[in-house]
Amino acid sequence: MVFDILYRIYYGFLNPPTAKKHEDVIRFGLLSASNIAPIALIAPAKCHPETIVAAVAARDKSRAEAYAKKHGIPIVHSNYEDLLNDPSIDAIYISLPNAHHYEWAIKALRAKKHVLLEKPPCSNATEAHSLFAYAKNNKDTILLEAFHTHFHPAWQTFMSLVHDSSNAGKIRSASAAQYLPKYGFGATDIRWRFDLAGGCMMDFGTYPMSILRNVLREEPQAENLSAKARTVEFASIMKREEVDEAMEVKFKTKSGAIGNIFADLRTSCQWKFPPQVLRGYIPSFGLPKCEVECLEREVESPESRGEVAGSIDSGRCFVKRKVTFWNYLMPSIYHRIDVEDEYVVRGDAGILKSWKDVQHLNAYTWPKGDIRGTGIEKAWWTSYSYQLEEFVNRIKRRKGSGVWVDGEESMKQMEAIDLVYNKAGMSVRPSTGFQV
Ligand SMILES: NC(=O)C1=CN([C@@H]2O[C@H](COP(=O)(O)OP(=O)(O)OC[C@H]3O[C@@H](n4cnc5c(N)ncnc54)[C@H](OP(=O)(O)O)[C@@H]3O)[C@@H](O)[C@H]2O)C=CC1
Ligand SMILES: O=C1OC[C@@H](O)[C@H](O)[C@H]1O
Repeated sequence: MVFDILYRIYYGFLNPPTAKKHEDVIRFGLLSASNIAPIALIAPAKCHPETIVAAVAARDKSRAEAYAKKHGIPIVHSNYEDLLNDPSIDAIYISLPNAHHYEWAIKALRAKKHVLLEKPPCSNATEAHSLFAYAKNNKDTILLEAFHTHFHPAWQTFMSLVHDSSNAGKIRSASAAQYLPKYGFGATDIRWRFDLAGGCMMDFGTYPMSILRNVLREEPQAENLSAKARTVEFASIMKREEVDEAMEVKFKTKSGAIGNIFADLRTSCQWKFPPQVLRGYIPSFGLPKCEVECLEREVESPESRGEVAGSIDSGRCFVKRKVTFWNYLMPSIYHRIDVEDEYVVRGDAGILKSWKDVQHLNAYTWPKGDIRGTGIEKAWWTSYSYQLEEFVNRIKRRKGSGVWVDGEESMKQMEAIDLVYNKAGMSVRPSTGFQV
């Protein structure tokens, strides 16, 4: 297992092989020399036959030059506008601070470029509605909020286990939690800047929120949602009372399902043994985990189907499913999907028999022969690679796997984030004032 993990990290993130490029390759330009671009686009584009990262622009040209040299990017522009005006570029990857997403996505679309836009798409829902309405009217260009996790086969497998299986009853509850260790992001990081639309819920918290909204297939309602933030402790941060480093959200959907979200960008040790005074200083980590519990549903007994030895002459069989997805965030490194089916056979006299089936599954690629696969994907492909593949498919007007994050989804997601800030007693991130 350790070897497999290292193998997938090496090829997926560190040193993917360079693919032989097609003639009609899509030429990407990077809007900013960000930290995330190497794993979210540069590596996936390198091993994809239909993409290259052809240009980069940064606020400071010398920084862009150094970045271009490091990552083998041939063209360097002096500023963001010049990149958008470069006719040799087809698509723009925007990994700016959140507060700049709206303005530069509109400008890139206006320049007739396809746009791969980092999450969250905007500072707030008002901007998101405006952006996706604008994009809808620009039929020749593709805009995608880069919610990479949804594109990985593991996520799709997980979703089918909770929705499409005959053993999956209506969802009773779902939770998603993720933790990054304290000290990962310094005091000057964009995540702690209210003016740049930072905060945990805008950043790390977007994942569990998106995951639960998609799992529950219902939107959280204001009247049934509570949110509690832990604000940043750096004394130097402006508007620190508005900047969350962790967020806990609890809600109930209209149909009665329970949702629990927890995201922590600065996790410290919770173990019992270090003295309490020290715990706050010790960084800690937890594997992202999504757990879904379904209500019991009646099924044909596996015994009557001949799948389990023994015979049940009378009685009705019920099953209660629980599915746990470990590491939905970076599934290509490692993930595991645990499926627990608790069966019970009830007769007139009560329980006749009960047992539990447990499976541990994974899905690093599409199953063999599955029409969602193209045959070029590899077990080390990251969620970013699967995302890029679908972005390319849309640009080329191909059907692809069918996985997509549409504008409606991105707007609903932004509405949910705004709602959380409202309920946590914090301000929704302000609009920049940029006019379409
Ligand atoms: N999909 C994913 O897995 C991840 C997504 N993200 C998202 O990507 C975006 C960027 O995150 P990350 O790469 O960590 O951030 P970085 O700070 O590394 O990059 C942000 C870039 O924005 C540019 N920039 C423009 N204006 C400003 C400003 N006023 N202050 C600071 N930087 C500015 C800088 O560009 P320049 O080079 O021009 O100086 C900088 O390189 C965020 O929206 C974040 O949510 C982040 C991490 C993971
Ligand atoms: O994947 C991620 O991990 C770290 C976060 O801060 C980042 O924005 C997110 O996308």
